[in-house]
Amino acid sequence: MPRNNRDRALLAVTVTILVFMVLAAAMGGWPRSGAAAGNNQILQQAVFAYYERMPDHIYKIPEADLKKLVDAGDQSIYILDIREAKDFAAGHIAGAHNIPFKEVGRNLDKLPRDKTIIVYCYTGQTGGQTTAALNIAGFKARSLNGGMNNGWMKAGYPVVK
Ligand SMILES: O=S(=O)([O-])[S-]
Repeated sequence: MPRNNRDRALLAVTVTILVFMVLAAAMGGWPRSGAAAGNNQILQQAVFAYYERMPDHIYKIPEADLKKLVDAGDQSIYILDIREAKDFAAGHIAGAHNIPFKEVGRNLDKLPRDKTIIVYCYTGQTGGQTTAALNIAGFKARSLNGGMNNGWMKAGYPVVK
């Protein structure tokens, strides 16, 4: 369950985007013939499945839990930093890979399907959006609580360059 206003805002943004996608498809906002109609149906099913299978952690990971995984060198996770490249270069979580937010869609082939992708941005907003999209696309993804600024850095955890 959302723990605070930031969590609620993140969840609201995610829900709004997904509801818009479903409504647009249902109202004919997208092409309805042939393969496109089939794709719409597949997308709707994926969105419904996303909500039906919503886990208690709502695809978020607390910063302390990620710290433990990083410290343990856990190989079951893939840390995805979606901030701008210059900010990644200035300091990122050890082992993270950088694909800026707007470039994630065209780089899905670089993401692993056999690991849990831990996404982080600056404050958690775009990280939450990316996490929802990845889960709907069939990846296993979770969003770092509070992102880099309000989560990881606020907790005083280290970054590497
Ligand atoms: O990346 S952000 O959502 O925190 S602005």
